[in-house]
Amino acid sequence: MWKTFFGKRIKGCGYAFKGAYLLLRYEASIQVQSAIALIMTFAGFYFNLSATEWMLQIFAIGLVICIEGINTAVEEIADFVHPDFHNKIGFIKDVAAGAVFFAAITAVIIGCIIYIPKFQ
Ligand SMILES: Nc1ncnc2c1ncn2[C@@H]1O[C@H](COP(=O)(O)OP(=O)(O)OP(=O)(O)O)[C@@H](O)[C@H]1O
Repeated sequence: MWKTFFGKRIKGCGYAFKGAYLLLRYEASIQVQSAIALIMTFAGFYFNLSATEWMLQIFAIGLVICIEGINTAVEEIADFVHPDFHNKIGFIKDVAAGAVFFAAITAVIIGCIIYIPKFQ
């Protein structure tokens, strides 16, 4: 029973790694967010962020990439179940994009709180 339990969890991790790879390899929006994450990580080292600042920055980066990934999944489902134009599909995609917007705004605000004082 334990063997099956852990076997299934390990398999699940494999699928998750595959999903992360697919997002990074094929999704332009994830590639852009990852590039921004890399730049912000270099900036973090340059400005010698505190542990709290690093935690907030890593959290913001994770939040945006996570919601962006879910948005991609929603778009894929929408296109799969209804490839043609439909107001409801438009609404679903807009709402998913709105979630990314909230995450991005949160990340920008966190970035401003961390970095603006460093330029004063
Ligand atoms: N099938 C559809 N029916 C109605 N509206 C749609 C449909 N597909 C897309 N839209 C509208 O167009 C917007 C953008 O759609 P979508 O995110 O699929 O395009 P895109 O930005 O070109 O996507 P991609 O991330 O693949 O480049 C949606 O938020 C929605 O308003």
